Amino acid sequence: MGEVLRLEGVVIRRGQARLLDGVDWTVNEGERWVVIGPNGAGKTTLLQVAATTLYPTEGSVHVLGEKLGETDVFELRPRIGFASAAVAEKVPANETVIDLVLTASYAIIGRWQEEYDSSDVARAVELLEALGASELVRRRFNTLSEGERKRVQIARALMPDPELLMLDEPAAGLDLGAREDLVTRLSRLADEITAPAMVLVTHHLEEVPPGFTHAMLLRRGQVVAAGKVDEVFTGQNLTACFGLPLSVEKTNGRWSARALQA
Ligand SMILES: Nc1ncnc2c1ncn2[C@@H]1O[C@H](COP(=O)(O)OP(=O)(O)OP(=O)(O)O)[C@@H](O)[C@H]1O
Repeated sequence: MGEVLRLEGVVIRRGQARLLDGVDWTVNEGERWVVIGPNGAGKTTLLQVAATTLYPTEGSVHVLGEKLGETDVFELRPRIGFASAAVAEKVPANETVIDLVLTASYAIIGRWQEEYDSSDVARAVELLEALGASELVRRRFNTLSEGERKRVQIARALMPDPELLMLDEPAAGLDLGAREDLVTRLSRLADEITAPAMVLVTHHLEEVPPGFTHAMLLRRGQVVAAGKVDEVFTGQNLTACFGLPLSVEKTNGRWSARALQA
């Protein structure tokens, strides 16, 4: 299976702080990863490195076969789908949903004078439909609810038919129904053989879609555990990651964690 992402000894230093501290990580084609860790563990920093928007202070990063620092990242970025709150914040006030999805073909935000043909538009509409957002096509992005925004952002991330799809906290801010809907859609996507390699960041085991194959636990910039999801999601590993005694359960493919009573 081809390698999609490889980090070796990656350190990100800001002043005295080490946001990432010696991270080794390999993601292969067909794998669906979830990255979990407490606030400030370095999850978003890790995704920024993988999305080629942050360069390591030390160590090496290979993305889709190219080494960061030795390649043109502007050619690489359209091959990577990325949805995050930081991307959503950059959306211009009047941007329509259809334009927000279309502009992903050029890895830009904010439609200007680019040309799109009817097959681009058809693909954008198809992706919005697949995410249950077809009725939003003509709406302005900044008028959408949080749940609607998340679905539109995933459609945008999928638009360039990426080889790597990264989702930073896609379920944050969603109500229970919207979260369950999103988990189901992501689980379906994970099951598609043609879907890209996926990396999803979350704070909650309850948000891990069935079908995700691998997990990384991150604490203070360091990897606590990484590998097959069933081997990584143990009470012992989660306890070490979050720094409090936790028990872990799996029921019908869904995970949950809770604090152990003293
Ligand atoms: N420029 C900077 N200088 C110093 N520290 C920074 C800088 N940028 C980020 N940090 C710190 O790096 C740490 C990791 O941040 P990051 O956003 O990657 O964590 P996270 O795991 O995504 O957190 P959260 O779950 O709260 O979103 C945080 O403690 C943050 O305060």
